[in-house]
Amino acid sequence: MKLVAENVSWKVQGRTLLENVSLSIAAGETFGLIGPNGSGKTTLLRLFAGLQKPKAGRIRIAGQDMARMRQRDIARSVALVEQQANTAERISVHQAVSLGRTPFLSPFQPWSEEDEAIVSRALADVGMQSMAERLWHTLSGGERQRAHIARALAQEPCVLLLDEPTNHLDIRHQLSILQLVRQLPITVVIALHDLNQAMECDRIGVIEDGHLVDLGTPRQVLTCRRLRQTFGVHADILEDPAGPGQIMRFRQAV
Ligand SMILES: Nc1ncnc2c1ncn2[C@@H]1O[C@H](COP(=O)(O)OP(=O)(O)OP(=O)(O)O)[C@@H](O)[C@H]1O
Repeated sequence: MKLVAENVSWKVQGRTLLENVSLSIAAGETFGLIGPNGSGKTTLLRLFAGLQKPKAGRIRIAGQDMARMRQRDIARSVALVEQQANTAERISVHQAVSLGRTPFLSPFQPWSEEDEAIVSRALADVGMQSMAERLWHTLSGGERQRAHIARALAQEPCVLLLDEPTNHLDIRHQLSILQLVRQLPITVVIALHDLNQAMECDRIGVIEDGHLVDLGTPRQVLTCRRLRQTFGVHADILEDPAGPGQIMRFRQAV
């Protein structure tokens, strides 16, 4: 599903956190959002998830104005994995992931074998089948993060929004989650701090102080000039000897 922000602004307590952001993300695209701490990435993801309504402008999903959609219909299309999501402590991993099916259940459509199969597949996708019966409070930070991603996958969304999904993960799970996400035939928007990981996205948007200041392919956007301007670092950009990509190494700008 195509996801569009049209001149979107968001303010809180008189402070503008996003201003006039316009962005069109194609169906099936993996789109990276990068920017310094506090620049507005999470705020934009929450607007895309319909958790907050823009103070000005519009978010459209598959052409529909999100402000006019019912919350349940949004939840059937869009899944968000937040940075610090809370989950009731006393539930099992399986129960937590099953919550992803909630938007599809009703008295006329109770829990079915198909729901069970979707939950099992989501657990398998993040390598957590063997932990399905573990209680939430016994999980490590990275295991919780993988379970949150499984809950989002169980929603079978058309748009998946991920806020720094790899920040608690060991390197093997970072790579497997990113590979999984890239292979999904859905629209993915992913806020990332690791710029080498951002290189793997189809396109990248740079948010700086609530403004979208750059947009393009990783090669177009991740230039020495941009990295100095936005992050205040010096970057060495090297051709990857193992493939067609590039590798970045950073130093403090003097
Ligand atoms: N409810 C709120 N009230 C006041 N300020 C807020 C609120 N929510 C966010 N902010 C502020 O808005 C700015 C943008 O926050 P946001 O979480 O979108 O940044 P971010 O780019 O995701 O940052 P990070 O990389 O640190 O996760 C920050 O300065 C933050 O402190």
